[in-house]
Amino acid sequence: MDAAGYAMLELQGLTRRFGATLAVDQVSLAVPAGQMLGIIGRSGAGKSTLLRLLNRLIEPTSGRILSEGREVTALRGRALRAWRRDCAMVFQQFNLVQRLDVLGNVLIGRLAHQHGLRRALVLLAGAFTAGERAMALAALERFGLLEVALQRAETLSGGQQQRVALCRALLQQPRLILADEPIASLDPANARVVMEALRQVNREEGITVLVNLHHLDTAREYCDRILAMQAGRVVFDGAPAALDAARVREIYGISEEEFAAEAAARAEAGRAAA
Ligand SMILES: Nc1ncnc2c1ncn2[C@@H]1O[C@H](COP(=O)(O)OP(=O)(O)OP(=O)(O)O)[C@@H](O)[C@H]1O
Repeated sequence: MDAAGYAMLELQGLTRRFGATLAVDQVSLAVPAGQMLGIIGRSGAGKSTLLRLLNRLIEPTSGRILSEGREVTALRGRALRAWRRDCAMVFQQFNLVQRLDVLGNVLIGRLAHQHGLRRALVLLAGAFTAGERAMALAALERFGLLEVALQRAETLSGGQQQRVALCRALLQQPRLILADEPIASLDPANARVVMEALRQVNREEGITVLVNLHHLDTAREYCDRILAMQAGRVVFDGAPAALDAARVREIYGISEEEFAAEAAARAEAGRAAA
């Protein structure tokens, strides 16, 4: 909560229906600024839909989202653009421009701050300022990517590409990072590097992070709090240590090993698709 008692995010009865499917069902919770919140669940639980509702990529069927007391679900026009700039997204498949160099990909994060003629100029002529370039280079250096700054994104490993995507997110100067299965396409070593980078950003900049994860172990290791979803509903919301093997079985009706095996199979499918 901030000094006025407001949460960074407050969800009130947030619901999204797709036809007969309740993808997100009456979700109510508050997220304090600076928290690293892991969201877990089996396939189809509603994790992606929840993140997409938060940055208004999709609209709720009912319910509200507030940020520091302001109703996000009511924002329009310039205020909505500003909110989207506050929420940087990180995706499973990195979403880099493969033929563009790494530096160019990171600078794309600055476009969220350009409007009108200036944005057109930047888009057409790549007319970023020296300050913006310095910012991008500093972000790349921070995550060990300076030496690949001028390489095309397509020449990088998955783990490097996801760190580039994180640098791009940082150039947006967000207050919130919404990461949708950011490590699902990575091998365990790269997954670790990316999770460390996310946590570093969370701890050092105080950026609130909401991260969808398949692996319980990862959520336990890196997150301050875990939300478990099942059929659109939040079925557990608490400290990582409280989500023990018995609780997992109670929630999902499968053992923690079966949950991990399912997660591993999805990770394998994610890598094959990458
Ligand atoms: N655009 C859409 N149109 C129709 N149904 C959708 C749409 N997006 C999501 N759904 C449905 O909503 C439910 C929740 O999907 P969502 O992608 O949010 O789950 P998830 O927990 O992120 O799953 P996964 O881990 O497999 O990505 C699923 O039943 C899905 O089929």
